Amino acid sequence: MTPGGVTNSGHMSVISGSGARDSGGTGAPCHRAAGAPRRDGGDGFSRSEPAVTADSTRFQCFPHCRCSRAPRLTLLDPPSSAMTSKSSLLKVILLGDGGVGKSSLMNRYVTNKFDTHLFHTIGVEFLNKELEVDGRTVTLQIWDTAGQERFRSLRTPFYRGSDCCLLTFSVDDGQSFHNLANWKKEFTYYADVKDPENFPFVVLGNKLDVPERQVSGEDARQWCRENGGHPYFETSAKDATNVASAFEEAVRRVLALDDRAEHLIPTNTVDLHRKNHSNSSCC
Ligand SMILES: Nc1nc2c(ncn2[C@@H]2O[C@H](COP(=O)(O)OP(=O)(O)OP(=O)(O)O)[C@@H](O)[C@H]2O)c(=O)[nH]1
Repeated sequence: MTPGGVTNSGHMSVISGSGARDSGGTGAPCHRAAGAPRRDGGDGFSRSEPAVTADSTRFQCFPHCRCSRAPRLTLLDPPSSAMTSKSSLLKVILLGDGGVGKSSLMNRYVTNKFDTHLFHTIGVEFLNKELEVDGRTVTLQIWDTAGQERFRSLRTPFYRGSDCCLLTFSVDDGQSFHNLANWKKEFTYYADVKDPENFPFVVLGNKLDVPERQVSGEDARQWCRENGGHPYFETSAKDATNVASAFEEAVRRVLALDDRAEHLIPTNTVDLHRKNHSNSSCC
C-alpha cells in the first residue's frame, strides 16, 4: 500500500475496446499493426464508427472488413471475483490534443509500458484496472480518446457516463495548454454534464521529462485555480512520474462526491441464487 492508502491489486484486467490507430496514411491496407514510426497528415478515413482492437497488439481495421479481426469486443483476461462481485466501476476519460501523451499515460498506468512510436488513436479505446483506494476496491475503466480534430465525431459519442475527465496537455506544447478550455467545453457539452462546476476534472501536464518547456507549472496551476479549482499533476508517461498519483486522485475525486451513489455502479446487480421472501401475492 502506498502512503496515500492506495493499493493496486496484482491482478490486472484488460479489456480492449473500440480502438484503432492511425499511421496517417491513406488507402492503407487493413490490419496495419502499430509499432511503425508515427507520421502525421493524410486524412482519408471515412469510417463512421471506430474499429475494435483484437488483442493486445493494436490493429487498424476498416468497419466494413469481414476478416477475423473485424470489430468485436475481446475480453483478454477474465474478470477477477473482486471485479464481478465487490468492486465499483468508474469511467475516467482522457482528453487533450493529439500527441500530448494520452495513450501513453493509459498504457503506463495499466501495463507499466511506454512506447516511443505510437500511432494516433482513432475514436477511442479503453483499458480496465482494478485498484484499491482508501480501503475501497474500484475498477477504473480508462477511456483514451483521439485528440486530432478530424476524429472528433468518433470520440464525442463516448463522453457520456464519464465519472471523471482528465484534461491533458503537454508541457512542451503551449498550444495544447491553450486548448484545455476547448476540451473542457467539448466534454461538458457532449457528456451532457448537468453540474459542470462540481464535475471532477483533473488536469495533467505531461512530458515532464522533456527539458524544453513551453508551459510553466505556475501558469498551469493558475489556469486550474481560475477554471474551477481543478487538481493539477505534472506527469511523464515516459519515466512514470506522477502517473499513478494522477489516476488515484481522479478516483478520490469521484468517491468524494456527495452524490457518489449516482456515480458508482455496483457490478453484482443480479444474484441468481437469492430466494425471494416477499409476502406479496399476486392479484
Ligand atoms: N518524452 C516523452 N514523450 C512522450 C510522453 N508521453 C508520450 N510521449 C510520446 O509522444 C507521442 C504521442 O503520444 P501518444 O500517447 O500517442 O499521444 P496521444 O495524446 O494519445 O495522441 P492521439 O492519439 O493523437 O490523441 C509518442 O511518440 C509518445 O512516445 C512523455 O511523458 N515523455
